[in-house]
Amino acid sequence: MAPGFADDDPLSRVLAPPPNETAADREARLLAETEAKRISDAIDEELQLQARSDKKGPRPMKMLLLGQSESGKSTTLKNFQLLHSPKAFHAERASWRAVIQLNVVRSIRLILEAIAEVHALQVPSASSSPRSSHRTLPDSRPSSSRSSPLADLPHLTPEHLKLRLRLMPLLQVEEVLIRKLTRAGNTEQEATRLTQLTNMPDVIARDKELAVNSHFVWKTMFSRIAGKRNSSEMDIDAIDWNDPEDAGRIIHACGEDMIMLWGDPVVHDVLAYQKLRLQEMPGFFLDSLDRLTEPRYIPTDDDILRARLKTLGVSEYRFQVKDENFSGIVAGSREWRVYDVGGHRSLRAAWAPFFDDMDAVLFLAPISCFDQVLEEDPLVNRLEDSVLLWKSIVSNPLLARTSLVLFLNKIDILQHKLSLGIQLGHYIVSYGNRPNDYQNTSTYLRRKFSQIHKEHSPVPRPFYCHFTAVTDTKTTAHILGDVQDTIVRRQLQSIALMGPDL
Ligand SMILES: Nc1nc2c(ncn2[C@@H]2O[C@H](COP(=O)(O)OP(=O)(O)OP(=O)(O)O)[C@@H](O)[C@H]2O)c(=O)[nH]1
Ligand SMILES: [Mg+2]
Repeated sequence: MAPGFADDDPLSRVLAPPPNETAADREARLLAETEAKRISDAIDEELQLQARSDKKGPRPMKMLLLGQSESGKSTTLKNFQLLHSPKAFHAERASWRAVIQLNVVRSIRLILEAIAEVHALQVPSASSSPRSSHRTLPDSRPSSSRSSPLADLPHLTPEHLKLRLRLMPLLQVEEVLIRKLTRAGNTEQEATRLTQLTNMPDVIARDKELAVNSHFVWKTMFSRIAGKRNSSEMDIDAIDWNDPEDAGRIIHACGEDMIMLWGDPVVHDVLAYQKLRLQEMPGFFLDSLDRLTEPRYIPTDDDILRARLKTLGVSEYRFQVKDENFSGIVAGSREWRVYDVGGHRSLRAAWAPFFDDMDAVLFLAPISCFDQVLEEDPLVNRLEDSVLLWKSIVSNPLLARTSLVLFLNKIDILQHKLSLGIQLGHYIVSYGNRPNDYQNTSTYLRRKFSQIHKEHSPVPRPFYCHFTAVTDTKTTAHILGDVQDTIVRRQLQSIALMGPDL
């Protein structure tokens, strides 16, 4: 009989290490077991939350996050996770590392494409590449982004072209990361063809911007890829540093060249010539390349908040929110169910089925985007789209009695743009010649949204509005505390008005 396990227990036999296990195998097995426990603990945390909420208690609060694509819905959701489910948030660090790497490589690709375009103008036989919706409009009329005269063409040297060639392997890294993610789900490529939620793929890659549907699938995928090492509560060692396929290796190898590229004034001239302001784009990390290209880079919480991954479909997230968040208004704790949706135009039809069952809608309007057009329709100004969307939400009869909270978001980018001298009045004609400072522009925009709320709400209701930069976790934590407080207060008031039986 083999020593060490009960002779007749088949499970013990299967789970027992092989008798000839080497020291290295043993170490690997123990690491894998610890990592499996870490993942299992994180899942347990989620299940416990669910089990607690399934017990009889106060009715769960339901809140829907709405707004156009890139408005900051998923980032707001991450703030909720950080506040109310930090263990699960931290357990996902390894998965977000891959997304951040993808964001970095995408920014570099855009620079390389811009260089190629300018080079093509210098040497007409060279190839050019497609334009991005993040290029800004020269004035209120949508028009071609390539309006700079040839005389102003930045002077690219052979060194720039060599640098570009040396960075080309990064494009393969992008392909590999996208392939790994898309392999995790169905690989349908056309989001616009998908109308029913149930038919949505988990992941799509479109113009190389990834979008995910099932929150669970892609994160599981990366846990599997990455999660073979020892662990800690913060998941900082959950990455397989010896994985030959790890994108971090090539990113590290190209680190110095990437830093040189981003530090080169001619490259910045190229970007300015092409009207590409990468700093204002989602998933911008080039100012942190020193840190991000380190061989053992681990994302910070702030990095995760700034990571960009487009959402498809609708996902539900559950949080148990403790008493103190409600200023003692209710006893015990209460479950919140927060719904994150995809904001791309083709995905908005999926929102309506969720309208009749919500306690609150948190609408995000990124007010910095007054000089940008929609990715899905380059004829539509992003701020105008947000205003129209807000109008349709406030006037929707299904939401007539739902608390509406408005986040006028991305104020940090708004302030940056104003400091560059970009004039709101050039794009929003009704703003006219008023002072182009933060105080005046933000007050004007708040009034505009408030007016629509007042004029188009089916029944009068309070207007809750906050200026936010939801990538700032500290300030956002305070604001979300206030929002939760307000929503619960309002729900309790309406229960009191309608009587205890309702
Ligand atoms: N600087 C800055 N960036 C922000 C802010 N809010 C969101 N972002 C960034 O903008 C990008 C888009 O935010 P998301 O939360 O993914 O946008 P979304 O509304 O979920 O977009 P979809 O999933 O396409 O509907 C991310 O890279 C965020 O980090 C903000 O207030 N300031
Ligand atoms: Mg999203």
